[in-house]
Amino acid sequence: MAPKAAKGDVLQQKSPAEFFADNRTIAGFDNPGKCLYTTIRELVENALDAAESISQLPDVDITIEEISQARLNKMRGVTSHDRIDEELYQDYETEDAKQKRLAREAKELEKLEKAAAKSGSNAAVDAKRRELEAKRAAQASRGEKTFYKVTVRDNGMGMAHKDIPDMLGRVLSGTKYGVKQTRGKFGLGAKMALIWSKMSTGLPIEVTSARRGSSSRSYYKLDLDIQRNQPNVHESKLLDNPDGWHGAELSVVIAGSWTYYRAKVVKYLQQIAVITPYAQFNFAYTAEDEKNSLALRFARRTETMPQPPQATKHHPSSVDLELIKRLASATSASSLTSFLAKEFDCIPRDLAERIVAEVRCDPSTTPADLSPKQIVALHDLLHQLRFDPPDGAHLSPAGEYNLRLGIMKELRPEMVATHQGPVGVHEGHAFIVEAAVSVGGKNIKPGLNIHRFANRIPLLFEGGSDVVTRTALKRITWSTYKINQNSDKVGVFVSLVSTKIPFKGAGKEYIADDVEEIQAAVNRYIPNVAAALFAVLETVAEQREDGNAAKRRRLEPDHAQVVNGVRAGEVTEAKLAAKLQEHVEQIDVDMALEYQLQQGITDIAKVDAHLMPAAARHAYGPEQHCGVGVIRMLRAF
Ligand SMILES: Nc1ncnc2c1ncn2[C@@H]1O[C@H](COP(=O)(O)OP(=O)(O)OP(=O)(O)O)[C@@H](O)[C@H]1O
Repeated sequence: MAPKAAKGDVLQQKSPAEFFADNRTIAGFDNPGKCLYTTIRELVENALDAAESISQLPDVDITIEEISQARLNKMRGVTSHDRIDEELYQDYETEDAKQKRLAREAKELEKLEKAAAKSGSNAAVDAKRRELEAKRAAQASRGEKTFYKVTVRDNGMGMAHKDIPDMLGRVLSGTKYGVKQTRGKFGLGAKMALIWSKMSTGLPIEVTSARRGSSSRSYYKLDLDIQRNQPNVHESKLLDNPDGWHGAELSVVIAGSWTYYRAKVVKYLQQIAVITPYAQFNFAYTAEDEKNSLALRFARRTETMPQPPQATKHHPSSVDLELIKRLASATSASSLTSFLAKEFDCIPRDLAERIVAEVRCDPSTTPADLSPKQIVALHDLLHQLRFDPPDGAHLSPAGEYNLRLGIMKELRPEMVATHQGPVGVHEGHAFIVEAAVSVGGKNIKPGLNIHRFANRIPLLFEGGSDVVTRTALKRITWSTYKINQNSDKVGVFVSLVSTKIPFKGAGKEYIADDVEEIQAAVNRYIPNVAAALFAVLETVAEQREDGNAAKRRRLEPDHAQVVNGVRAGEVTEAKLAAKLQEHVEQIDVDMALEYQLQQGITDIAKVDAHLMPAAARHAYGPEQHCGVGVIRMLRAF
């Protein structure tokens, strides 16, 4: 007998929009600060995709306007009232509690100042001061939240008038689902920004857009019916387009936290400027209090754009049963042979004929008429056959020139070496890895700074950079390179482009390190980075031989030994590769741990584990690292 449904166990269904509204974290919309950051990211990446798709040098204007609760209420037509009963409010504090808090804060600050005097770095003190200032401001504004109007304007391809509601008001709709290297992939980002604006302010998105050569601009004000996953248009009109502008401008009003995410937003912009030096970014943050406003300009430094990525066909080794079924029912090919030759990569006509003979089908079979059994047989066969790998010609890496230029422009290092690896393949998808190593520069912390990019999106996630710095400072035997880990500034830049990047989650924050593909990618970029680093060292060695006094002085005494090592053949590319591999694997484990901590370990399934001490005496060491995770030992008594 089937078990009885428990009381209240009612079968329910969710729309995709409802699912993502309930699980915002999956898409990088965790807390208000992160939501602000991800909203900017999603809109900027759409702007770049839109400009690059028409080979237009991107001009992206990003403005964030602070909006007080009172102003937001006015916009929403809600009346703001004075408080009647103070004690009801969250920010109510007795005089006694206030004095205690102030004393505690002063003590914390004093402790940090003492530590700063010893280490010579004021970063932690500054961060604490900012935090306290933000708390004070929140207190002064009597718990009132701040909201932000985020507007991103580009000069891209624009959107067709009739498509705008579906593109921006229906979750999982977009134009980037093909086999093509794009920053966007899921058909989700802009809609998540809209869902968050609905959830936090209730205000709709405003869109203005025009396609190239269009005499009119489309204007829409719309929101998203979360339950039905469909657009809800408030207003739509066609405006004149006298100056022939093309592109899109999207505006959302959301809750957020600039104070806590300001550094992340700036870092993101700087990194996106590194990987897209052919784009121009104007960023303006307008605060209610003028002195907190910020304007940044990341100027274009080259007009050389990478070739735009081309859509490619599915590689036969990467297709699954459902995909073959879908392709067979949608193809315009009338026979099985031409279907194989037309719809798949790396299947020329003569090979298609041999495949049809091997699968024992009539070559003239109409693809749509293939029986389920024939599709299974074809699928199994495709996975057994040997095909040429995809050639990667459809990919669009930044290019060594652009990568070098971006790094030079943003970080002004003393030296840069770049390297582009050969085309690799995973699951039938081509990928290319480019790497660069820089030494010295401005705005770069001492030690090893790793920057990763996937499809030209910077991969930043919370605390990652701090972990990298910490790991670089504490765990690497830099003496192998004879690089001074306290004063030398080493940047490692790795950019991976592919038609399929195995992102963990729809927020595109990091590539899972438990996925085989990333292991392959990591192992592939290490030789590239090592080659680039080795090239830097060789240049240094040559400069010394040239007797270039100015440059030589800079290198003495820290680098002398490593340069001599390079010349004597003791520091080799292979040794560098081995060291980097060890380091990167360590960082991957740390990043995964850090990510989980950021996500809140309480959110995931958790069980207590009790370890039996091996002997009566035992030490509680720091973190224990192994290939699958990290265990932090805590004394429970
Ligand atoms: N600035 C823009 N210019 C032109 N088209 C745009 C712009 N922004 C969004 N679009 C269109 O709207 C679609 C949906 O965008 P959305 O951000 O929701 O998803 P996506 O970019 O396709 O994928 P992802 O969720 O991975 O970012 C895009 O595929 C694109 O066709």
